[in-house]
Amino acid sequence: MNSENKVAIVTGSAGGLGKAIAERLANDGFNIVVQDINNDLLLETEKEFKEKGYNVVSFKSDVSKQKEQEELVNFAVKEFNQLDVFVNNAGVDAVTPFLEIDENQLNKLFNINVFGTVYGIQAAAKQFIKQNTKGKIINACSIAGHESYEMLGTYSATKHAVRSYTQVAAKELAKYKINVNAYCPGVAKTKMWERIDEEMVKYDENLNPGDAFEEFSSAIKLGRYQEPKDVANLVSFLSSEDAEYITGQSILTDGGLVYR
Ligand SMILES: NC(=O)C1=CN([C@@H]2O[C@H](COP(=O)(O)OP(=O)(O)OC[C@H]3O[C@@H](n4cnc5c(N)ncnc54)[C@H](O)[C@@H]3O)[C@@H](O)[C@H]2O)C=CC1
Ligand SMILES: CC(=O)C(C)=O
Repeated sequence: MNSENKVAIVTGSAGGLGKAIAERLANDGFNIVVQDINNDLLLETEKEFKEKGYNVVSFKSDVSKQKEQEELVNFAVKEFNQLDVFVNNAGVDAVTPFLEIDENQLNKLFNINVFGTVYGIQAAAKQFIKQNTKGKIINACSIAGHESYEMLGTYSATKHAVRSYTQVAAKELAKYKINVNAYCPGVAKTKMWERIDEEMVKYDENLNPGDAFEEFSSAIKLGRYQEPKDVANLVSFLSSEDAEYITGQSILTDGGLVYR
């Protein structure tokens, strides 16, 4: 394995936090595989990254399919010969009162946020074991993985599950020198928060567009909402040798919102 040419996969990286993470890891010197289910946006991002001089390839797939997570890892290895970091970033939200949670919502959120993460951990870990190298797996958790939010019941439950799988995978994979951690962002203005705000406003006649986002953000002690680069900074650290002695942790990066 070539330690000069480390390789990272970032799922859900056509936009939002995933894109910022992929860009940061590219600047850290990684060869990058950007992955997403949204092919148009994915190709745009790949083009933009290539123009910036990053060593990047793209792979369109659905993280909720076990076979496609395996194919993603195989693709990365075919392109770049090895894998060093796998970031399970892709995720989806849903906003409803508890009494309106239905089968579709449960299936969609658990399939993508939880099953997708499990399949990603498995595919990456099997490759690290085959390579006989150390490896880093980094999962997208959330403040909602530490605290359960009204109207975000299913989403919060999926992120609690991600935290649990992060712990158990870290315990079981430690013998292979595989670190498994998670990042827990707070309130970042991506497409996800645009959707959450839009939905919350629909359910509360006292809210105007932007109010739900402002209400969540106003509790942030450092006095500003999160930028994608804040999240990318943490993932960069967790991907580095400096994080070698950290495993099983779901680390909050939220400007001072949830204290654990
Ligand atoms: N934005 C925020 O404030 C926070 C976000 N997070 C988590 O961070 C991660 C990224 O969030 P954002 O960038 O804000 O979301 P986003 O909605 O802006 O971007 C998510 C990306 O994942 C892709 N995606 C969705 N389903 C997929 C699937 N089945 N397979 C592959 N790709 C798929 C989307 O096409 C999109 O490009 C998510 O896991 C989210 O739950 C956690 C805490 C706060
Ligand atoms: C989007 C998210 O993760 C929240 C509201 O915690």
